[in-house]
Amino acid sequence: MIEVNHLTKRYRGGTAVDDLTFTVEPGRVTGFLGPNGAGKSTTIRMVLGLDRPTAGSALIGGRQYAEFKRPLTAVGALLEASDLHPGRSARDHLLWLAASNGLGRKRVQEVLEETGLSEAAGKRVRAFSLGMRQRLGIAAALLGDPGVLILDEPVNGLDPEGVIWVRNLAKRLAGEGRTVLVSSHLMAEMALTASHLVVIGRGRLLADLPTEEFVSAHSGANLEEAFMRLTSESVQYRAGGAR
Ligand SMILES: Nc1ncnc2c1ncn2[C@@H]1O[C@H](COP(=O)(O)OP(=O)(O)OP(=O)(O)O)[C@@H](O)[C@H]1O
Repeated sequence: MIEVNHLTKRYRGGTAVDDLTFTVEPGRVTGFLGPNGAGKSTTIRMVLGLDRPTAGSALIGGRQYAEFKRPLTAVGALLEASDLHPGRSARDHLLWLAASNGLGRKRVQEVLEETGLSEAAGKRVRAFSLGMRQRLGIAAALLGDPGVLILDEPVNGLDPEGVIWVRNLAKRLAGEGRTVLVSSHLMAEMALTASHLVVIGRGRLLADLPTEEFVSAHSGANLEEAFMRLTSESVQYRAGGAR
């Protein structure tokens, strides 16, 4: 479970995350939605201990990320700007991660197969397409067989087959009882992937509801439009505020 409690991040130029409270439950895919700049990545970075909150807290299974001795076995994350060494092969990247978390070589082979990268494993990451990099990021997230997975914009750069692959993977992982948080700015994709939605705009919580409720409230209407309406209202509201 991920618990975000009154989480706030202020920068000199404004507020990226504004008193955000929500819980991500295990056993289902939760879509984390918001337009560009809504604060999704900043929230995720704070959950992963990569950014320090100005106020509030973000806990994984009741603990702060930094408290985990072998973090990959607790939480797997794909971040938008994945930190990949361009001169290293995909296999070496994963072997290095595995070694630093006390995991064996066998697991590296398994995640390479699971993400369809076995054949490309010896290639340098420099030669990888964006879609292959996303797959490698997902392989890294899966490496420690964690109970919690956080995927930030995982379908970026993927072809239609890849998009469906991510969708099914997220559902399968949730079906195994894991906590799965998937961020996206694409409402229609999330409607197909997530059974629960957390929607934010300008760092604030706009909705926290089952996907079915959002969809039925807008049945017949274009989901993207309904999402745009929900989030653009927040932009107007905040435009007059103290941002
Ligand atoms: N290091 C920083 N310094 C100042 N402002 C920042 C910093 N990081 C993020 N921001 C600002 O915080 C806001 C939220 O950004 P964030 O990247 O979290 O949004 P997002 O929802 O992930 O959007 P995207 O889909 O574009 O990544 C933006 O206005 C951004 O400019």
